[in-house]
Amino acid sequence: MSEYLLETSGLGLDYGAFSAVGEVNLKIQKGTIHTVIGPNGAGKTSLFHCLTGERKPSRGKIHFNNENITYLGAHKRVSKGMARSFQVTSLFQELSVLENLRIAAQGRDGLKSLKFWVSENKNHHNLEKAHEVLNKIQLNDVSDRLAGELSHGQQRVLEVGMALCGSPALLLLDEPTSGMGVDDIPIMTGLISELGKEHTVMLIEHNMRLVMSISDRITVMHQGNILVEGSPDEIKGDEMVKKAYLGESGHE
Ligand SMILES: Nc1ncnc2c1ncn2[C@@H]1O[C@H](COP(=O)(O)OP(=O)(O)OP(=O)(O)O)[C@@H](O)[C@H]1O
Repeated sequence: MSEYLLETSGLGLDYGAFSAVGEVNLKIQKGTIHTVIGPNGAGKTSLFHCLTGERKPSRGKIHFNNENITYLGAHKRVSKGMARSFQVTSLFQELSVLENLRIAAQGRDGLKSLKFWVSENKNHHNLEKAHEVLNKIQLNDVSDRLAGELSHGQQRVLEVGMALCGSPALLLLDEPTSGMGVDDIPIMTGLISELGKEHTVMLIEHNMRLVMSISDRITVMHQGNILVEGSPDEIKGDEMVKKAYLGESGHE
């Protein structure tokens, strides 16, 4: 039995003749916040898409909970305990915050969730889950507001909440702070840090202050491969990392 919740070996993704992800061996230990960073175009999102099942890898393997999931579809991965944050565009803008969470909780039941005649018992259970997550993401004050009326930062927090409704073993977050105002970033930082106490989190993020303050482990990607991996302190002082980021600007 592996001590790792997620493990890739020689994982790669090509777009035609171009190799966006070379041969990546990534190991994510249970109970950690593991962040993947790297300059623009390093292959982070492409790697993420292979992990979530949105893209079929060109080579290599992915094991989750000791099971080979390389060719499993995205929905099946969710039912195995992997969840990714939703995008703002996938929120139900015309429904309240609580309703969005309830529907996400209902989504745990797979295709059955499409039925409108959810039993009273199940409905109660889903509502309970929605309230539990609402507390966690601290949107109680706006639970009755329409999702479309929330600030962008609050919408991003709600997306994370929707992923949490499935009680995932692994939460995958792709740039959760993108588009967020500086005032909202500490809220997201606190939320992910809090979630890290109960979940294993894999994060792709550009905001270095957030990354350095909450990550247990950091993998740095460069040109489709892993350049270096270590604790935040190790990464901060690494010369190769500094070099890879040279010429990069606009990211803290
Ligand atoms: N659908 C695609 N077809 C062809 N090339 C692609 C496609 N998607 C991404 N790429 C290229 O693959 C490389 C890696 O892109 P990717 O988005 O994975 O990098 P990234 O590290 O997530 O970058 P960023 O930090 O800017 O989001 C880039 O050179 C990009 O231009």
